[in-house]
Amino acid sequence: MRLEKLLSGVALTGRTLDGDVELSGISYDTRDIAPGALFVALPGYKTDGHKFIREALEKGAAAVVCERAPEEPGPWLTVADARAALAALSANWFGHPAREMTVLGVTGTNGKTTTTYLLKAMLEGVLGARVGLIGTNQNMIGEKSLPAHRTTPESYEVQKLLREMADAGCTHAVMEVSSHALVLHRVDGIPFRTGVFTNLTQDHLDFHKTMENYRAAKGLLFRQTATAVLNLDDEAGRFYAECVDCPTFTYSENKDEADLTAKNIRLFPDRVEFEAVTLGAISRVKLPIPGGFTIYNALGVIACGLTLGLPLPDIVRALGTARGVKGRIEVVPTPTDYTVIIDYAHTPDALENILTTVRGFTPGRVVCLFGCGGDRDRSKRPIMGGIAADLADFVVFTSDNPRTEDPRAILEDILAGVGESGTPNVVISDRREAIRWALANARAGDVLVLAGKGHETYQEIDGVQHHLDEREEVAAYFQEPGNR
Ligand SMILES: CC(=O)N[C@H]1[C@@H](OP(=O)(O)OP(=O)(O)OC[C@H]2O[C@@H](n3ccc(=O)[nH]c3=O)[C@H](O)[C@@H]2O)O[C@H](CO)[C@@H](O)[C@@H]1O[C@H](C)C(=O)N[C@@H](C)C(=O)N[C@H](CCC(=O)O)C(=O)O
Ligand SMILES: Nc1ncnc2c1ncn2[C@@H]1O[C@H](COP(=O)(O)OP(=O)(O)OP(=O)(O)O)[C@@H](O)[C@H]1O
Ligand SMILES: N[C@H](CCC[C@H](N)C(=O)O)C(=O)O
Ligand SMILES: [Mg+2]
Repeated sequence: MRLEKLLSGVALTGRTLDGDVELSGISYDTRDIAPGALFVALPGYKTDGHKFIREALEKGAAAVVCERAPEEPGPWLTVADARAALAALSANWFGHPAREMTVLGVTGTNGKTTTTYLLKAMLEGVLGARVGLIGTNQNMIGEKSLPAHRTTPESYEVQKLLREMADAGCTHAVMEVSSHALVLHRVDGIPFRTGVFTNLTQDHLDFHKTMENYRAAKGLLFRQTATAVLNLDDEAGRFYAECVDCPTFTYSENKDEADLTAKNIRLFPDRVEFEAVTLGAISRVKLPIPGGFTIYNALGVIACGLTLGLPLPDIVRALGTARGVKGRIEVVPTPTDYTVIIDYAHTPDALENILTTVRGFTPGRVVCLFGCGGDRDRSKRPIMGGIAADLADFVVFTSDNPRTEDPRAILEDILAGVGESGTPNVVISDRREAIRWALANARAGDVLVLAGKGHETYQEIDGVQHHLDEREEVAAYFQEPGNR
């Protein structure tokens, strides 16, 4: 593509590159750059893309977009914000694929992945539509699955995925929009038909520093949505309802002023049931996923469907056959008299929700096995320690993804929140060993919750990903003679 075409709509603050030039692509990482590409230097948290400009040129970059041009002469194009520029350039490169589809965005601390899967199931069920998906577990082009490395990829990858979806005949795309993505301009320029807000509770304070900043970050989504679907039972949802510029559609379990409410809620070990009540319509919902929080995810999905003009009875019928999501309250098959559940709870609110939900159908003890991720919000660790000790009958404290931190130091942070609860517990840093210990010591009627890693099939230690799939660990344990 010609440079001038690629720069359409990108506000330059300066340029030393005169004239047009043909570009072979765009790259924001010199470890993966082709000759003839436009290199975009991003300011970073670990290093700074500006330090790699020379390397980019050595590898054949034809031009460089940056916030500060090097002093020597070169093919420089300067911009005020390189990440915003990368998003605009990428949308130009891929021909604005979002304009060819109905794009739905989901933000909130918990429930994004679950909500996007349910939205996809709803759109497929009601409209027979081909639906793309971008999120934590995987990216999907209709039925085709592509690996995901983050919840919301960098803008270049987002635009690339959207292009693949549009070309494959997807009429709709649903995507998780993380707070990091909103602050770092990963979804800039995408016209979301509807944005869904699930909830806001503590997480990611390492990045956002305060809850106010975190709330503001998530609120950025509604600057680019035609309609905002908001949870009125959440304080931040009420905050957005007061200040967003676009039309809103609200949901609540019981606030009559909401546009959608849930009546006669019934919770079962394998499903939830309730009546969805909206202006002029009421339908009984049966969703085969358990958990009090599932009511909220269902309400967000139904509300979103209603903003698209889908009939309530059709939405409800589609949700009746929806399946659960890998690693989200997933029951692992075991040949024994206790139950093992894998769940992605890695925030205080999610841990509280999953343990409370499980308590509702556990005849024996609720046993919680969990740890906290390294290089992430440290302040949530003692809170999660306290929640586990308060809500479980037995806790196995272990590691999640230590990343570059010392697992023992993370465990110390967690244990600092346990206080004097007296809840029996054991500390086993090695997660594989901890799982085996928990399986060996579980009793009839217990429910063992393996929390935090959900769908993940690896454990990241010292920057290296080691294979660890909790389903395989459980299966391997029961294959050993005598372990039944
Ligand atoms: C905090 C954060 O989001 N960081 C993202 C950010 O990294 P950074 O700014 O630190 O980048 P950096 O390492 O300093 O490098 C700066 C620039 O130099 C480039 N570079 C670097 C080295 C080199 O040799 N050559 C080179 O060109 C890099 O590609 C980058 O463009 O920009 C990078 C490029 O896009 C991302 O990979 C990186 O995500 C890291 C891996 C990450 O862990 N992000 C997590 C926290 C995240 O985004 N999580 C959210 C929320 C999860 C959820 O709640 O679901 C998510 O959406 O996944
Ligand atoms: N609506 C909800 N409210 C509170 N907790 C929830 C809700 N939905 C799911 N959870 C809990 O949060 C965990 C993560 O759910 P899910 O993966 O859907 O959220 P997410 O927002 O995509 O998370 P991430 O930010 O890590 O991608 C689940 O395993 C469950 O324990
Ligand atoms: N999207 C979340 C995932 C956390 C998963 C958990 N297993 C951990 O490593 O803390 C994050 O980046 O904070
Ligand atoms: Mg997710």
